[in-house]
Amino acid sequence: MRDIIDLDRYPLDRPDSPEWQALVDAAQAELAATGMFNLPGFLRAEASVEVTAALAPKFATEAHVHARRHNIYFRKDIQGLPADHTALAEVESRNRTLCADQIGGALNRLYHWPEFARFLAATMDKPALHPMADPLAALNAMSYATGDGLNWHFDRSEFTTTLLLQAPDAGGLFEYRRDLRGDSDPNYAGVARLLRGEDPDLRAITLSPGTLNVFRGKHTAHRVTPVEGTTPRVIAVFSYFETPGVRFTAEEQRGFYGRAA
Ligand SMILES: O=C(O)CCC(=O)C(=O)O
Ligand SMILES: [Fe+2]
Repeated sequence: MRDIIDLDRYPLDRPDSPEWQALVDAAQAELAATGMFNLPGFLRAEASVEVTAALAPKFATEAHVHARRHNIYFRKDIQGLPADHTALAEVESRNRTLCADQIGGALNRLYHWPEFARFLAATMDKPALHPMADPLAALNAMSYATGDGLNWHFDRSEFTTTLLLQAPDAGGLFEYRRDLRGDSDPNYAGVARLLRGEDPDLRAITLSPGTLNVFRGKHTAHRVTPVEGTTPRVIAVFSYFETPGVRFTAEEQRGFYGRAA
């Protein structure tokens, strides 16, 4: 892993060492304070460039053009919510998406590296995390060209782990609103307020290439603003769950990836 990850700065290969524990503690503190944590320079600069170059022809020829109107839930209707409620307002997204069965190399190696899951589990205070059994959703790479974005949504998994591979010239900001909902409180009024552009607790970050970003995607509303300029924003998304064997439904697979597998 040393060839792609900066293990001197981030000693994921030495679980339970004092340095590893200090990193976990720092990540937990940042997560508690801001709803996310970032590890800048996690992926070595050369690796970011190499992985981006290897993915480019795949994005051009075999990626799913994920372009659709959707609501923040990525679900047609929500029980108990009238169809005309502002929380169900539709927004538009567009990017190119590659799935786990199309991504090999360093990203696949990292996804299946047990020490990566072990570290992430520790930061999230979980006994263990497991790769998904879904041949499409487990690992994704997205490319956002000019005008592309990923509009407001909540994720399926509690935590979301991303790794920026290439930054755009401008735009492509990651905007988020932490704790907008909870397991027992859907907070539809708060969701509607966010979608009306009236939430004062909205935050934005610009990621730099190589930065590992972890956030509470299930309860944090988030979006990627439209990319500007000619350099695509390229990012990898790793999905782990507390239980092994998790898969999307065939309907979810078709919605996100245009096919079922
Ligand atoms: O591109 C990003 O920064 C976020 C991606 C994301 O939110 C997702 O894949 O669910
Ligand atoms: Fe997301």
